[in-house]
Amino acid sequence: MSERPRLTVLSGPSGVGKSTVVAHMRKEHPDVWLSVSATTRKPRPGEQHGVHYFFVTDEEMDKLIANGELLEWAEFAGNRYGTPRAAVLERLEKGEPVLLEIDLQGARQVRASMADARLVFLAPPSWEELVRRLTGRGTESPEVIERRLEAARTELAAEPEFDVTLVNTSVEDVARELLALMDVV
Ligand SMILES: Nc1nc2c(ncn2[C@@H]2O[C@H](COP(=O)(O)OP(=O)(O)O)[C@@H](O)[C@H]2O)c(=O)[nH]1
Ligand SMILES: Nc1ncnc2c1ncn2[C@@H]1O[C@H](COP(=O)(O)OP(=O)(O)O)[C@@H](O)[C@H]1O
Repeated sequence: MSERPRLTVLSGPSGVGKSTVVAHMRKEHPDVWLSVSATTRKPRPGEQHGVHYFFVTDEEMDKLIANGELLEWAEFAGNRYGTPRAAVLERLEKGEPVLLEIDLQGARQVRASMADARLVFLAPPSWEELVRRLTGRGTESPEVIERRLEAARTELAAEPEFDVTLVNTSVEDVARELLALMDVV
């Protein structure tokens, strides 16, 4: 166990498997706390307000930003996403590990404001497999998939900025490695 739990940031291109890995981790360790982001994106079928995201209007997002309530925020593929600051700081003050699942721009902001944060990059086994996963998920239109793949090229190129890279070949292996990085096991 390290002296002070660090903030862990998990980033990686859309469709690489971030949500799947986090869900697997939390099934085994329900105590692992994941920050719930605010987003202007519309919910996908099955997504619940306050569980997967806080789904907010553009006006509500404007207010969160103006009031300094977000630790970081970014526009990704036409929607805005941000991490509520208070909940994260509360957990860290209590000495509990904190996990953020955010995009590259958000990861860079966290790096700038919290020097001891650990940045983890989740990489696909190959470009073809990333396309397959993003398309296979079936939650986005072809236009949105195209936009996300465009963002993915930029994100993949930024991998060297991260402290650790995990390749998502096996969800179980990546979840175990992430838990170990967070000192949970
Ligand atoms: N900067 C930032 N990015 C976020 C936040 N929440 C989610 N994201 C990222 O926004 C991107 C799109 O998320 P989403 O629409 O849920 O699609 P998915 O990750 O492909 O399932 C992903 O890269 C997320 O990691 C946040 O609070 N801040
Ligand atoms: N290791 C893996 N092997 C095969 N398919 C995977 C793996 N990890 C995730 N997937 C699949 O890839 C798709 C995208 O995963 P998801 O967790 O939604 O990605 P992200 O949250 O990074 O956008 C989903 O259909 C998921 O079931």
